[in-house]
Formats: sequence, structure tokens, C-alpha cells
Amino acid sequence: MSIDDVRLAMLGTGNMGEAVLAGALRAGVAPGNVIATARRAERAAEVAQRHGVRTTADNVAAVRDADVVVVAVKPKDVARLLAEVGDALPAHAVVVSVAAGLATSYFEDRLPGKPAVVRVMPNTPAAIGAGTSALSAGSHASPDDVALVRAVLAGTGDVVDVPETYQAAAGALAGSGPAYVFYVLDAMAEAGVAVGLSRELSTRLAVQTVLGSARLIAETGEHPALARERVTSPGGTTVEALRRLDAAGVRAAFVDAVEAARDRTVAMAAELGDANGAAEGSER
Ligand SMILES: NC(=O)C1=CN([C@@H]2O[C@H](COP(=O)(O)OP(=O)(O)OC[C@H]3O[C@@H](n4cnc5c(N)ncnc54)[C@H](OP(=O)(O)O)[C@@H]3O)[C@@H](O)[C@H]2O)C=CC1
Ligand SMILES: O=C(O)[C@@H]1CCC=N1
Repeated sequence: MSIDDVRLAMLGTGNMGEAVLAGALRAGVAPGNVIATARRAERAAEVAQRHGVRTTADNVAAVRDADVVVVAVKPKDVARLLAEVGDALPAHAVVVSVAAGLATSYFEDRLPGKPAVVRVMPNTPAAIGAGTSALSAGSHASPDDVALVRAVLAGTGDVVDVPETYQAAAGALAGSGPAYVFYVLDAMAEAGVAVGLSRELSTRLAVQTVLGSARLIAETGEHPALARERVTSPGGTTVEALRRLDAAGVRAAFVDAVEAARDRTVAMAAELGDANGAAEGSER
């Protein structure tokens, strides 16, 4: 199927749904072939105006002719949504879940027949084609189904296949990751203000420093620790700064933070009755 023929239903067009929608349109999905759902009329109007897609509050109508159905509501809202749309889902449709924690089997158990389910953990830079997504196929998803989902996600950024047991960890690192980077950016900008720069200049320097440093590693493939050493002159300024970060336990705090996000993913799945979700999350 050519990408401009793909009919896409985006169920729950909030922060992540809109970012994936933007990526799908960038990949070549035709706006006229997209129906995005939202509970509130003003949100539906905003999405329609920004992306030129059809919007509705009716999830059942949205899935009826869809080839790809993206479930982008909060994990706690997924079971009710599946019960609502299950009978209207075309047999050939591929269901893509971006819900943190919920296993593909959670969807397979709640939908009729043998639905093709693909679990994806994206992140919000998908909105500008700079995201990273971890993808795992469910037990009824064929290679063609996965290829279709990859084609739809092509405009969101990098997409990497992972075993489903890695999903909670991938989400804790990369799904939540933009928030960690924004936190660091905010702190760096504040630090620049503390040493006398205007907030505007400080933010500009901080943003470009993070962007450039990430690109340098991405383009050279150099290990971050080696790249850091090349900035750190003996007896110079950087070593003094890094000593403060080490003393404040910043590295250990990152490890704790990602572990906590991973554990919360597993706990959320257990709260929602997803035994498989609860069983995952660690490779140990
Ligand atoms: N935000 C992120 O960075 C990431 C989120 N995710 C996952 O994406 C999913 C969505 O998260 P996020 O976008 O942050 O949450 P949001 O609350 O921003 O988006 C969810 C949207 O779904 C709408 N909604 C809820 N129930 C229905 C329904 N029955 N029919 C139609 N629309 C409905 C909500 O409407 P209303 O506004 O009225 O509440 C809301 O707009 C979650 O499962 C999360 O785990 C995954 C990776 C990253
Ligand atoms: O905070 C959350 O639960 C979601 C999942 C990953 C990023 N945001």
C-alpha cells in the first residue's frame, strides 16, 4: 500500500498523539485520509486547524475505515476505548499503541479476533521529525503490518526495533527523556543567568550547546566520555565544574531517575491489570 493511500485513525490527540500525527503527515500520509479524535470540541478544532485533518469525538466512526489505528490516550483510558471500538475495527487494521506500560497482549486480549498490534514508545520531538521510537510487534502482527507502521512513523524520526521486554526501560530513558533534557536546559539557562548573562542569551547558548553536543556524538559516533575528556583541559575550567556535578551526585541521580521511571511503568501496568506489563521492565 502506498503511503498516500493509508487511512489513519488517531485516537486521543493529546501531546503525544499530535506529535505522532505530525510525523505521519510528514511521512506522506494524506491529511484527507486522517481522522483524529478528541474528547473536547476546542481541542478537536485546534488539531483540525493546525494539521488540516478531520476530527471527531466519535472513536467508532474514526476506526471504521482505518488501516492504521493509533491508540494515544492515557494508559488508564485504554481498556474503555478498546471496548468501545473493538467491534468496529476492520479485520485488516493494525493497532499501534503508544501507551506506556501496556503490553501488546493487553490489546490482543481486549480486541476481537486476532488483531495485529504494534507497541511503540515514541517521544515528543517526533513533532519535528527528531524523535526516537522503540517498536515491538505483537504476536499477530506480520512483517507487512510492521512495515506499514514504520512507513507511517517515518516522519517522526528514528525508529528502532526492540524486544517487548525492553519497552519499559526504553520508555524510561527515551519516552520520558525529553523531560530530563528540558530540565537540564532550564538549569543551564538559569546557571548562565547566575553568572551574569541575560536570560535570552543564556537560553540561546544553552540550547545550542545541547543541540551541538548531541549532534557531535551522533555524527562522530564517539563515546560521550571521550568527548567530555576533550573538553576538559588539565587544571582548566571544565574540570572544576565537573567536580561539582560529581559531588552533587548528578550521574547517580540520572540512573535513579531512569530506574524510577521504569519501575513506575511496571507499577502502572500492574495497577491496570496487565500481568505481562508487570512482568517486564528488567533484563536482570
Ligand atoms: N507525553 C509523552 O511525552 C509521551 C506519552 N506517551 C503515551 O501517550 C499516551 C498519551 O499521553 P499524552 O499525550 O501525554 O496525554 P494527553 O492527556 O496529552 O493526551 C491524551 C488525549 O486523549 C484524549 N482522550 C482521552 N480519552 C479519550 C477518548 N475516549 N476519546 C478521544 N480522546 C480521548 C484526552 O482528552 P482530554 O484532553 O479531554 O483529557 C487527551 O487529549 C499515554 O498513553 C502515554 O503513556 C508515550 C510516550 C511519550
Ligand atoms: O510520563 C508518562 O507517563 C509518559 C510516558 C512516557 C512519557 N510520558
